[in-house]
Amino acid sequence: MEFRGDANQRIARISAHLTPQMEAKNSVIGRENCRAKGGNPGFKVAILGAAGGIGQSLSLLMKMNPLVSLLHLYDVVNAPGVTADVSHMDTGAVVRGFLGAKQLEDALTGMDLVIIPAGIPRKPGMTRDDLFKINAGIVKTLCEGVAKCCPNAIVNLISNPVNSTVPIAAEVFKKAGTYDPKKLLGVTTLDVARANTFVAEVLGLDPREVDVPVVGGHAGVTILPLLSQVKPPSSFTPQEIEYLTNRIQNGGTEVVEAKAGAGSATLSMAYAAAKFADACLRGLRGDANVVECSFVASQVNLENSFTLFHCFNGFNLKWQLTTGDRISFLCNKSAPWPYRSRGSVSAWTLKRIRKDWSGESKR
Ligand SMILES: NC(=O)C1=CN([C@@H]2O[C@H](COP(=O)(O)OP(=O)(O)OC[C@H]3O[C@@H](n4cnc5c(N)ncnc54)[C@H](O)[C@@H]3O)[C@@H](O)[C@H]2O)C=CC1
Ligand SMILES: O=C([O-])CC(=O)C(=O)O
Repeated sequence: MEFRGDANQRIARISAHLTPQMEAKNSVIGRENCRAKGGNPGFKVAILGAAGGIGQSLSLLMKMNPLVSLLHLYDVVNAPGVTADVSHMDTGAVVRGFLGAKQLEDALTGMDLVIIPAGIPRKPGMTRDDLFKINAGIVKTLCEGVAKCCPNAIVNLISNPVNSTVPIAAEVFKKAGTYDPKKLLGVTTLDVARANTFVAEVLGLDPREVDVPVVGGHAGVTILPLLSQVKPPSSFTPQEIEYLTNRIQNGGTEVVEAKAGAGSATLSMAYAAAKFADACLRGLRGDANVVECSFVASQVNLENSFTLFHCFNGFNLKWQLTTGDRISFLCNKSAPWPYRSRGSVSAWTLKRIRKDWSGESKR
């Protein structure tokens, strides 16, 4: 009889991921307990929007990440199906599914990292800003859940328009009293992946040997590839700079048009999001020299502007701009002058920006 009880318990545990409701009662598995559940010690990661084009591939890739012990997959549709599917992969992470708003809190409780690809994608002819109305509301609700259930989690925000959804998330966290600008990261890694790929093509190199910092935001001219800082050190003709800058800035539109109404980048985005999430987990683990570009709040007093240029290094922000880099944005017209300029960065502008970022100047 005892044996049958054990067996029943084991069967219930193994099949728990198929019925998210069951899991909701006991959704948080401590890192130390994960091994007993069949997984490795590691980090707890939630994907919100896990059943979408990005979400599904990202779920697959995060299930393969050895730093993940527990993977929570949340969506308003089809979360059980994706969860059942991904859970059959013989990798260490334990997978649990959560369906619909009632299970959002269970999906989020105890998470170390929350990745958000929830929201509608573009169709040809649309700008990312056209997604604002719907996606802003989705991001707001999800971030309210994060503030309540895992206020210390790192948030990787993918939903477009990133230049606006990140400030919205910041406001939600400020209101809840949980805002930490170092933990709210707009995912711009796809711009970096594209930059590495296109620059490698021009240089005739393997993309894996190329490193192009891309700072700024994630839309059109706010995407700012720093071609002066390419590794290995490289020089480009003015025509190459023009071609590369345009191709990198319009990479998203290139995919939207090629997909002809069937959505935007999903596979390359899932790859980029998984790469960025892995960097975050390595940063959380305490690894040194983890450097990725992302869209984050400025650490300087720029009034209303949500200013960019930052990379993170073990969650310490640092800038990477040098004289001669093209600068061509900004998102907020009320930003002080150097941050609104177009063209090349002059030595004067650079000095001013450095001063701001080092905190020597208030403005
Ligand atoms: N940051 C970046 O570089 C990129 C961002 N994106 C953006 O990522 C977003 C998702 O794109 P796709 O996966 O292609 O779209 P999709 O439509 O295939 O998937 C979106 C998923 O979000 C889910 N969802 C909707 N409302 C939700 C809610 N309240 N809570 C949880 N889940 C919800 C949907 O059910 C769906 O499964 C879009 O906004 C797109 O513009 C896309 C590519 C690159
Ligand atoms: O362009 C889009 O709508 C999706 C996106 O952000 C990208 O592919 O960079």
